[in-house]
Amino acid sequence: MNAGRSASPVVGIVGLHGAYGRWLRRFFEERMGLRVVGHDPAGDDTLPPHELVRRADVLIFSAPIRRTPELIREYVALADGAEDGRLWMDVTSTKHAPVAELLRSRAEVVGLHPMTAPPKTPTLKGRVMAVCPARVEAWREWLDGFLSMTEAECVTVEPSEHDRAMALVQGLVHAAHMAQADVIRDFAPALGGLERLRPLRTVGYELDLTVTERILSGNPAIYEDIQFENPHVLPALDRFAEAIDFLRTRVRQADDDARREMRSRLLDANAAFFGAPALADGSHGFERLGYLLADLESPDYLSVFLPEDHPGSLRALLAVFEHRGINLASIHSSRTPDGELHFRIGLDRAQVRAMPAEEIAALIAAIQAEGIGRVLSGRGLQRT
Ligand SMILES: NC(=O)c1ccc[n+]([C@@H]2O[C@H](COP(=O)([O-])OP(=O)(O)OC[C@H]3O[C@@H](n4cnc5c(N)ncnc54)[C@H](O)[C@@H]3O)[C@@H](O)[C@H]2O)c1
Ligand SMILES: O=C(O)C(=O)C[C@]1(C(=O)O)C=C[C@@H](O)C=C1
Repeated sequence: MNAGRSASPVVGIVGLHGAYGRWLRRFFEERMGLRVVGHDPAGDDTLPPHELVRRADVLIFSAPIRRTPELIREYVALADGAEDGRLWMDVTSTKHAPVAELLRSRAEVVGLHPMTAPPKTPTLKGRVMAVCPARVEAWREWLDGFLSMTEAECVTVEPSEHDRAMALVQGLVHAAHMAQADVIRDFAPALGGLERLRPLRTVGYELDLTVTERILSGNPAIYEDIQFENPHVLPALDRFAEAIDFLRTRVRQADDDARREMRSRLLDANAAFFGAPALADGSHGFERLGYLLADLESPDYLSVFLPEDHPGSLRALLAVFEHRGINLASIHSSRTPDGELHFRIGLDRAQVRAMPAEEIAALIAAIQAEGIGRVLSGRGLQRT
């Protein structure tokens, strides 16, 4: 079979019932209209591996990072050449080891790394995906179509270069936040816990805490394997520990020399490395995120889902506020925790406080009654 010419290949997923396996299944079935089969020891509705290898024109490995290289090796042995003409891919967070194993097969090979947890949205729009097209010929056109349908920002990269970059992008970032969590866990209780620290937050603390909480709420196996399975992470950790140690010894030394050395190495030299344009951009970005966090923190808002996704629907929504003489403090397009797109309309606090409950109820009713939108939530405003 020359499956490379098939416009509607059967897609096989190794790890069908995992977080990414489920997301991929939905994507291939619903967005691409393809038949999906798979294997996963966590489910009893899946094909045995030998049957999966026989049926799948496109086979994707979406299994635990630590297990994936040996798993691919098992599948290569199992397929025993039957994979010739097929496309084998993986979505592992490391790329060198899985792609090297995939290349032992006779299949065409593409390594992928969607740089996000499986999103609640049906595509990877707004997210980066690393792509390692290690051996692609007949499947090129299908691959291009698939990648474009993911709507991801695809970045082509060599597997080793990817892993070296991920030691900084993931290994170092995760390590720094896990270590921060460890220190906070030790020191915060004496200060009354996280709840007592929160009112004293800076934008930097809030941003860091958001990253830390995301990591700690994720799949622990992923964060463990990213540290242990990427050989480029350990040198980055050594260097990180050395930088912290440098700072610690200077702070302990506490004289003018120590201050000079700290400033020279950790601030001046690093600022020169990043360069003035990057620092100006980053600093502005920090301020914008600060304003965004402040808007999101404000209790006087309405979140409105606009079912009519067409030009003018936002204007119709805003007209409801305008007709009632209600000032808007902010407006953001955002997503609910379930991933539903909505507009979050921030309102002037003093005006809201002065509004009788009936007026607020009438405002919400007007938005819903005219079929403009569905009010999802509104802290502060929903006193009715
Ligand atoms: N979750 C993320 O944030 C994320 C982001 C990008 C890439 N990835 C990559 O996606 C892959 C899967 O991650 P996940 O988050 O879905 O993990 P997961 O633990 O939710 O899913 C892994 C699945 O693999 C199954 N599995 C285990 N051994 C298997 C075997 N021998 N054969 C078939 N299936 C087997 C497990 O039962 C499980 O259902 C990983 O390689 C990970 O690096 C994950
Ligand atoms: O939680 C998210 O959305 C993530 O970005 C998860 C994250 C990460 O934190 O680096 C974790 C593992 C994947 O390889 C990609 C991204």
